[in-house]
Amino acid sequence: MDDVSVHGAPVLEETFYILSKKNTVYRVKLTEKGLSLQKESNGSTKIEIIRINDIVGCRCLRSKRRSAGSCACHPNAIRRNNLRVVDENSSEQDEKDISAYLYIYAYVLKKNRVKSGQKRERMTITLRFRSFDKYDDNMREAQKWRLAVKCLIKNKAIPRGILTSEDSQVTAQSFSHLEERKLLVLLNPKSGPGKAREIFQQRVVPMLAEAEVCFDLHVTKHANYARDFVCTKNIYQWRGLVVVGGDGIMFEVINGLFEREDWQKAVKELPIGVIPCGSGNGLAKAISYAVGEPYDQNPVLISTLSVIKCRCTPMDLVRVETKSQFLFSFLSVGWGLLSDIDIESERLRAIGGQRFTVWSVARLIGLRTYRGRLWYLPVAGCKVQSPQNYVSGLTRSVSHCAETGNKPPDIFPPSSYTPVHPSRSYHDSIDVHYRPLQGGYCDEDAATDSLSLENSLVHTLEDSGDGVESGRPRLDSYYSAASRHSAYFSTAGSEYRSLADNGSYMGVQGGGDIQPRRLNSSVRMYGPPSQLPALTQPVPDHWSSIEGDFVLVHASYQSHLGSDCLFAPNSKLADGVIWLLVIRAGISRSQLLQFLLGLSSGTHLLVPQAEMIPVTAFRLEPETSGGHITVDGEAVDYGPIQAEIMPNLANIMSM
Ligand SMILES: Nc1ncnc2c1ncn2[C@@H]1O[C@H](COP(=O)(O)OP(=O)(O)OP(=O)(O)O)[C@@H](O)[C@H]1O
Repeated sequence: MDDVSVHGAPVLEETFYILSKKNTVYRVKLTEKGLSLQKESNGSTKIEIIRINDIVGCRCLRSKRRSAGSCACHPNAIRRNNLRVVDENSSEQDEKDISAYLYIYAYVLKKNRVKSGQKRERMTITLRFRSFDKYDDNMREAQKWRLAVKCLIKNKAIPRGILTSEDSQVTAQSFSHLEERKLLVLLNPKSGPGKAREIFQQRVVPMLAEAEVCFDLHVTKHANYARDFVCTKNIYQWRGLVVVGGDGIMFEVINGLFEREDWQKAVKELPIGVIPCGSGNGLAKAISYAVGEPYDQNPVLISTLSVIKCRCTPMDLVRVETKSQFLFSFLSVGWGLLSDIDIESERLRAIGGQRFTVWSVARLIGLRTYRGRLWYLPVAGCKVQSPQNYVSGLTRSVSHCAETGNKPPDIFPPSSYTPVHPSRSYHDSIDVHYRPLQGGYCDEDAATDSLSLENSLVHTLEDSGDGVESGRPRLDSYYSAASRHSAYFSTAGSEYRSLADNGSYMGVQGGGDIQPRRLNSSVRMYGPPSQLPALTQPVPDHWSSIEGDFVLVHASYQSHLGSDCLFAPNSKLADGVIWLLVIRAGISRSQLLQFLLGLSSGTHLLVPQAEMIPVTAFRLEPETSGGHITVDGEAVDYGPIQAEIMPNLANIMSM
């Protein structure tokens, strides 16, 4: 929500009331850009805007019939002022209530009261349609709004005639052009501290339900399961791939796509999303950093919004070649200190992201250096300049590349709308309801637990006199992730393939089970051809080189290596640059400590010995044995390695 006005002619407009507040009128307008709530009360006017981009979905519901024994004195009585709603096709409808309820779900930017900056909060707007004396007529009005909102969210044309004619019916057919294929969700139950299942079930699924995003969930059974899955299945039955886990399973998915002969079609047609549940989560953070979303307050919420909005954004990949294989990397190639920390801290996986901090201290005490040679191809046209905004008061010069000026695609081109059709509604009512997502939960059962508190925060409505108790809107528990109706909650049409209680895999569709396999050099990879000489050939003469002892050589093509590691502050998702950081031997422990501490804010680049070089390709030849070389945090063969940027090769989901 913000102060900008909603431009353009309204698609729909309507007047609503809050029954408990006499002399208060809400004029609600839906336009191409958003929902405008104009509150008029005692001569003053206040406008709130909810951007279309912040709205994830909406639903039409009807009030639920009360159980026969419900009364104020009965222990199980439904509390007064507690509206219960059900799906319009439910057999539990309250026939006495002729109102139709439109629930609009949004995640709006709000000022963060605790820390500076912003955060996203869930907001539910409930519009109650009851100006007609028949439920069907009220529901028809609500459905018109629902259709218009959903078309605007998806940037699709609103079917002609629906809004212009009072007699026109919104039918299931009216929504047919909004139907989408499902998403494929690959969930690693062993990611990070092992909470991926719970996070998905409790925090992601309710948001997907609000957006009516259908998915097929597959829970991985072993390492390389996700890789084999995307490599062998007919993935075009889905419209995108969502990884619930860390950067390791994302690495598997990306490389699985390049094991396909039809890799070009796969990477073009299937955008990839990530819900961060690992210990590093560098990509999830980098995506939100690139689009300026407030990630840290609620990483899962922001990442789920990216999946729901599914704005296809190009991202560079890097083709990496070792002695025994070539592979595709989205995050980093490393040798030395940071790779040692990454690999050796694996044993502390259970403590999540803290493992990196703990192991950094250990490696700092037992500091190692490595001998080798580094060649690189600097980015053409890059000058040594003062760094951009990321560190205030920075005095040292750092090499960096001029911004490419890549402009994100405009996904909201103007579309055609039918003229506004003010309905005859008069006695409709509105409820605007914020719920801060502490911890990110948005299941309605959780809201029920804090019902009394919530009630005091929202408008308390009086009984409207038509047999409906109005008040804080609450979805029926069936819609909740924590519902007892199902162990796993799914949106309509979604399917789950998860580990059964006995540990067996409940594969249903999509072919047989996937057996574990060991990846080795015999794995056949496809992808764009390399422009570099083979590893066995000398590098071109015009490349630069450094030879000697190193503390680390670490390359990244994302801003963040982990959610708390701003490694390359100037990096963009698709800037065509590998950001190569070199620290040579000779740096003191205190400077190295300063470097490590600065990684969370990007101030590590203030350490004089940390040299950041923007390149398009590099080759590394270690001479010292016994270290680790990592690609996206995964250990690869220790030995010569080379990497080259492949601009815009993948598509990721962003807001
Ligand atoms: N069912 C499974 N059992 C064991 N390991 C698995 C399973 N599924 C995937 N894996 C492996 O787990 C590894 C780590 O997964 P993931 O990246 O999701 O978490 P993480 O390593 O904690 O996070 P990050 O990579 O962000 O640090 C991956 O390399 C993947 O091969």
